[in-house]
Amino acid sequence: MKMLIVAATKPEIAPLMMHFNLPGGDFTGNKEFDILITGVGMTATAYALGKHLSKQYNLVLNLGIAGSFDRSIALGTIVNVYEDTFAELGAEDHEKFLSIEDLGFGKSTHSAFNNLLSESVAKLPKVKGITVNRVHGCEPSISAINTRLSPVAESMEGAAVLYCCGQQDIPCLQIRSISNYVEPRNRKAWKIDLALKNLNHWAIEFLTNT
Ligand SMILES: O=C(O)c1cccc(C(=O)CC[C@H]2O[C@@H](n3cnc4c(=O)[nH]cnc43)[C@H](O)[C@@H]2O)c1
Repeated sequence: MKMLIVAATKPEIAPLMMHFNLPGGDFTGNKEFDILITGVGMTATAYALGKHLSKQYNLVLNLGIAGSFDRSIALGTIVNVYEDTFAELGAEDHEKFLSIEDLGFGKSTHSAFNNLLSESVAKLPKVKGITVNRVHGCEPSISAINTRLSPVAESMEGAAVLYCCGQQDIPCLQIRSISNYVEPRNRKAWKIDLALKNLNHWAIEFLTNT
């Protein structure tokens, strides 16, 4: 049995790949784990997982950076996103938003599930996430999503990974490093280097001891 590590972009896990001396390419790995680089967004993620996800994996580990709605979480903090919602999936009904639950078409929130007894996972803050096609970057939409879902983390892939794993009944975990706050767009304030350093440090430790 093997682990599948899923990341949207290569830079997000490049230090990990270097540490374990892995060859390049979007689907690579060693005896213990494979690595899948999906591309950014839910569609690219679902497509890549559709090609590569199988029962040979006993755990899928989604790694990446994320935005935080919660300013009490310091940039660079690693979080365990235990539940993730496709935030835009639904319909507008004038000023109201109807989720796919409201429309009767299924569910928009998906959970990570696993039976890992890992200290490096247990020590991480557990947070709720949302997954979006359009990164929030203006006050009215941030305020509306806060009122509707009170999310903590935001990514562009997380719920797609949890959904695919749920469909195949494969244990999964979404671990993200906070690179920025969700706020009116302010790219200069993003701490991507810090977030990547901490994420890869955590992941190398986890993979070495699991
Ligand atoms: O320049 C931008 O506006 C920009 C927007 C989103 C992501 C990026 C990236 O460089 C990394 C891609 C990766 O990052 C995740 N991410 C990071 N912060 C956020 C966020 O605040 N909201 C949603 N996604 C975020 C995302 O999962 C992407 O795959 C640059």
